[in-house]
Amino acid sequence: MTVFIASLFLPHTVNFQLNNSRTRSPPTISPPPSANPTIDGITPIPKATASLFEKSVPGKTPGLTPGATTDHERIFASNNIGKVEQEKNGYPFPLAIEQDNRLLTESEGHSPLWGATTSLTQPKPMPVMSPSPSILKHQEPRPAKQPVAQRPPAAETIAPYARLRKGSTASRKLSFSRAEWTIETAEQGNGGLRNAVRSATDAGVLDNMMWVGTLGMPTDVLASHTRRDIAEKLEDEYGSLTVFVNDCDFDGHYTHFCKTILWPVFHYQIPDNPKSKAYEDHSWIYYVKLNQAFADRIAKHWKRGDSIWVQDYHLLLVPAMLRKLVPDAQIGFFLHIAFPSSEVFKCLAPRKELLQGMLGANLIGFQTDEYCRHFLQTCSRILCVEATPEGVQLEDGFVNVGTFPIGIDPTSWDKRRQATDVERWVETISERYQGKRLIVSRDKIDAVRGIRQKLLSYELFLNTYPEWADKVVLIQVATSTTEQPELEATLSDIAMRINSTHSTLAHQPLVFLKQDLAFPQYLALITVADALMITSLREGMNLTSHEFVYCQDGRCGNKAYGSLILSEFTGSASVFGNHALLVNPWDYRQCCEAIHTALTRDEKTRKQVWEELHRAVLKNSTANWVKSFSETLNRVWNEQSSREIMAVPRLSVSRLTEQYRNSKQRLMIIDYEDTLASWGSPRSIILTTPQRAITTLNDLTEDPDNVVYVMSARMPEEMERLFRQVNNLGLIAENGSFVREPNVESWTHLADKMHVRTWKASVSNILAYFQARVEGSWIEERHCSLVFHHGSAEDRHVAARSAAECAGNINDACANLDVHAIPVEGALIVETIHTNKASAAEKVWKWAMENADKNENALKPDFLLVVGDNREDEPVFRWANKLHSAKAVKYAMTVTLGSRSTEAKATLTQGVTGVLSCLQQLAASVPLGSTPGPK
Ligand SMILES: O=P(O)(O)OC[C@H]1O[C@H](O[C@H]2O[C@H](CO)[C@@H](O)[C@H](O)[C@H]2O)[C@H](O)[C@@H](O)[C@@H]1O
Repeated sequence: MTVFIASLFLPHTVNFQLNNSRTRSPPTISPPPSANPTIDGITPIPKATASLFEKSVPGKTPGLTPGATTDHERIFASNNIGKVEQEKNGYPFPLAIEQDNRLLTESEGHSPLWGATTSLTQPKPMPVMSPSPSILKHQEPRPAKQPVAQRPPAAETIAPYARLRKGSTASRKLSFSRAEWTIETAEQGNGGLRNAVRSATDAGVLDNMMWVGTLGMPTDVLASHTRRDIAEKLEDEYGSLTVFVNDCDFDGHYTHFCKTILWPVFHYQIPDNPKSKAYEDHSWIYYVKLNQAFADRIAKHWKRGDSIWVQDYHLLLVPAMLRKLVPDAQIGFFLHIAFPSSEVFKCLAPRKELLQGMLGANLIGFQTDEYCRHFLQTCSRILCVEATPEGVQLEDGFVNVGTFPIGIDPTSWDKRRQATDVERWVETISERYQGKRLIVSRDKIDAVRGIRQKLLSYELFLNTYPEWADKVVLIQVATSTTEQPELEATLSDIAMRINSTHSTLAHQPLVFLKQDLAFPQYLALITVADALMITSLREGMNLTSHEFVYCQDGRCGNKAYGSLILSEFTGSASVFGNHALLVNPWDYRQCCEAIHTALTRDEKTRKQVWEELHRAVLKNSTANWVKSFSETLNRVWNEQSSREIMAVPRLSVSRLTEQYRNSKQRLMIIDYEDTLASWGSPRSIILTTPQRAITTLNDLTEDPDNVVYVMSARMPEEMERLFRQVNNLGLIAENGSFVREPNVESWTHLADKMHVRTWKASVSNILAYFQARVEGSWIEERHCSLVFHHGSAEDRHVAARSAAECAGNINDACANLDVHAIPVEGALIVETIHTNKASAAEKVWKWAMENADKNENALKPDFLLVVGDNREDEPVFRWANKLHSAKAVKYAMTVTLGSRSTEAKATLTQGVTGVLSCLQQLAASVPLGSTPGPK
């Protein structure tokens, strides 16, 4: 069995040796510097590095301020270029471990811009047109016959990179076809995911896995034989299936749809901002295309028994596309980033398509309970489907939803951080900042990371506590992966202001490195830090905080038990809770006080807090993530498959009749609406039950060996009226809130009256609010439930949307009242979660057992039949099947109508007529007074 792990970027990519290209610089700083580094031999900082120390003018590229390059920058800049070579050649490890370490990486990798890797020689993107709105099908068609003028593209419609590359495509094609190439570790991709998969593979938990992804570089320029050879090598030697899409599709998908629409919206960059691109959906078509390419590639390789794990927001449509291609596949989806509130999500133009895409999976995993709740609520509001805490009920099946917080792999970290290069960096940094308190951070320059908020809070801290100004240093590592000139300029201004106000000749309180660190430097930095400060405005998880906590155990000769200042808007906040110094990054005063607390806490407190944080890191390891995701996926897939329509055979009426005839005491529980009688309009109160149903029921109940119950959502008084012509009939009313035994006048209340009164008072107001806004809707008050009928509303669409929103409100606001709102065709039913048709069936069964125990002439049922047609009957099927498998009853048959996803054991295809014929055949099979054997 293979587990396919589909992620936009493969963990490997290609490096070309072009004869005429500027080949990669040789490993500039292979051995880490000695404990006393000198400036000699250190690679000059790339020009961009120092740009944040310049006085900048928004909209203009800032120029380099003379003298702005600092000692701090030099130290950290020194190992950046040639990072890959160093990681390959610089470790004093034997080969096997070396390979291990090459794949272990910072969990929050800072991928370079697509097609812009600096350490590898790869094709650069060719000039292509950025997607134009006219590609959308819903755009107005051009008037017929009008000739389409071939106009050159307007400058602003050309993708930004179009201006970067000149030169002939053919000659570039030729160079890349002739060039030698090697497979290298990719810079792009999700480091946390890679570490998780690698640790699971090492531990033998993921024996046979295969990555599916793109190379993370432009590929149009590659000859088809080169692509084929690369794909073959990756498949045979690296367990990776390569997905090739053309550069224009990739750019439209990633740079446009993912980065300018999905990423901001999922991180609450509210799309009503006039600069937002959330409404520009013309890159959607590329998103669809790339997702389809993934689905096609996987489907081609999938075999029965294989499992598919689709990763992250780049591939939201893949689950549903796969479901179409391979209906029986086991498909899991995991979202690494945050899932926003439904109010934000609903601004996305293709909101339905995105949700439906995800719902093709058997299991959808999120980092936190909050994202899970948001997703369920969004589905209920936008798709008008029933969402329960376990998942989403669709017409044709159930999709489970759950929380699986990802973490880090402590074992690999232990190995890696004990390497000599890390030790040397620990010494170097400790020595450089001796006597100072170090606060560190590493973020992408992206509005959602909250670097601006962090710098402003730090500035407030220095202003509020000037006594700390020459004792503390904030090292902010910030990498730029997309062009954000305005943000960069703002950060530059703040950084400049802080340092010009608070620096002395001997001390500079802020080090802003606009470049990434080599891995050993990063490890050393989080080892020696006194605090880590994360101020993301939203973030799926944030594994840097986990890595920091893990490295603060004092085992590498550093000061231990540093404090974690953590934005409450990260997934990690739910993992660490109050053991971290949780902050609202928008509350600068609170952040400022958190910095003060972090720096002034005594060692005992720091240690106590760290122990809790450390426990949380170990509990949320990558091993647990893989294990719980894979076990849950297996379980839910089995559960869901067992309910599959395909697996449900047609009812054999003759075999059922035989069992009926051979049994001595029978219990039959039959649904009313759409099972015994066709369902009328919601407004019409059906006053009479069709004569054929009455006759059939009477035929059955006439036999003293039969106990027959009819179940319905209707109220007791309605049920009495509907079945007054049937003798000896048991009744289950209001979906199990009331039961009346055959030949008994009074009803047994299964719902708690007090509880009903309380929740009705709260829910009525919400229902009234929505009912007042939906012309033609009405509210029915039943004894134990409330029903919002909107099927005959004037505007059916508005009504359905309002009902979904109403359901969301009730399910949120009244969750602690133990009620739920269930959308059904044309109505929304609100009822308690304590009773349902199955709890009523259980009561009926108990009575039968007690009766048999008390009365020596009575027998326990040896034949149980349940017939129903919809979701509300499923719990009764489940209950009856369980009794049968526990051997509590000799024979049990559960029957549903039509083809639907069900737990019933058999289906009847001819609707109400089929049910009545079957029941008539049963009754007729045993002439009255002819029951076999003695009682
Ligand atoms: O920038 P992208 O290529 O679009 O990828 C998105 C980000 O993916 C990774 O972060 C996400 O997953 C992490 C692990 O589950 C989680 O901790 C983080 O909060 C998520 O945003 C990657 O680490 C980032 O660099 C990417 O930007």
